[in-house]
Amino acid sequence: MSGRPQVAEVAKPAPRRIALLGVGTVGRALLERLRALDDPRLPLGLVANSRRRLPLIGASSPRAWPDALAQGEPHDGSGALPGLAPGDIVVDATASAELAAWHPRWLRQGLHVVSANKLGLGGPLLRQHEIRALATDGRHYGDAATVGAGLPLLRTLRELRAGGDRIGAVVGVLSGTLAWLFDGYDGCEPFSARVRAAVAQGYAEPDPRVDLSGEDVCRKLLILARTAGYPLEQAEVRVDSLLTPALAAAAPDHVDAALAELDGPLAERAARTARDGKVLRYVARFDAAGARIGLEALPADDPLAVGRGCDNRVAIWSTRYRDRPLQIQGPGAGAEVTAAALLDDLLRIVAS
Ligand SMILES: NC(=O)C1=CN([C@@H]2O[C@H](COP(=O)(O)OP(=O)(O)OC[C@H]3O[C@@H](n4cnc5c(N)ncnc54)[C@H](OP(=O)(O)O)[C@@H]3O)[C@@H](O)[C@H]2O)C=CC1
Ligand SMILES: N[C@@H](CC=O)C(=O)O
Repeated sequence: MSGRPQVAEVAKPAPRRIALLGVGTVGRALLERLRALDDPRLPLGLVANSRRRLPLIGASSPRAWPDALAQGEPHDGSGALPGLAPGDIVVDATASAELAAWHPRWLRQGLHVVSANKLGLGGPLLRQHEIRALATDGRHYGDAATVGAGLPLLRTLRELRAGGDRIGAVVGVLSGTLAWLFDGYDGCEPFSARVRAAVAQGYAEPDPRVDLSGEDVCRKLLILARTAGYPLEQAEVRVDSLLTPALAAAAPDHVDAALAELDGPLAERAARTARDGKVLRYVARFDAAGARIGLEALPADDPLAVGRGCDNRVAIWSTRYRDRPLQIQGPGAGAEVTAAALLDDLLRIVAS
């Protein structure tokens, strides 16, 4: 017998499994990142779209998943996910309202949630309160991808408040799609062609009207405002939509044709703005007096006008940034940055 003390074998906890819901622009890019990272702490347990699901036993993003998913089990698109256990992580890379309502339920089941879907925290205020209340005692809710596609906006607001700051106001360009559409737009080219290009770039929502109506920006503004200590409901935000009534009412398979409705009015507005030496930006803002969102003509050297491409740019006034705001700028849409933000949240959870 050796003189070494006898140590009882401690069973290693099973690694958390990831259930990825949504394998479109963002979900696919996340699968690529997971495969490249090949971290044994991040095995996939399930991949699903709205029609099929594929249970994967401990695999890390197999190359052949698209074919395998096409042959997978039928899936009804709901948040009832077989085979998951407390400690596993659900990644919501969809824009589904139905799944957003599952976020608090998943947390109650002891699952962690990582979301690119803004309807969890940017939907009804009550749901946001529920999620925040449930994401405690070791249960995590990753929200980095929901605003600014991972730019350090929510994190900064939390840190400012944790340090005793009161947030006075937030003003910014919060849509990557709309930033890209208005960057350099002088009215010479059909606006509808630019919208199609933004969809092809992977910046737009599954239905681009959600960007053009200001709805996507409104969800982000609500998430920012609530994180900043302003418990706003959607009805309290004044939103100026870019949609024409016909485009708003178009059936989903007629949206593409109806986009031409935008060409005349927006070309005229852009040309007038350019003649005045200004640029158009879709700006969102809130402070103690209220919240509003809409297209503004800004001087070309305005701090909110300097971003390029799909950049978001946000100015934050707080107790310590009273005279000149803290400003955060960078790409605010796109598969790569968004997937990276989801992965950052996943890594924070497995490291906790
Ligand atoms: N694109 C971007 O730059 C950014 C996007 N986001 C957010 O990421 C989310 C996804 O966006 P994106 O990847 O561009 O969208 P896509 O339309 O490219 O992909 C959506 C995916 O979700 C799936 N899906 C829809 N409903 C369900 C459901 N009920 N259950 C399971 N899967 C479902 C779709 O499956 P099917 O094909 O079967 O319909 C599809 O695979 C959105 O909430 C968006 O706001 C956030 C930051 C940036
Ligand atoms: N459609 C959104 C995607 C990121 O949230 C945008 O354009 O900003």
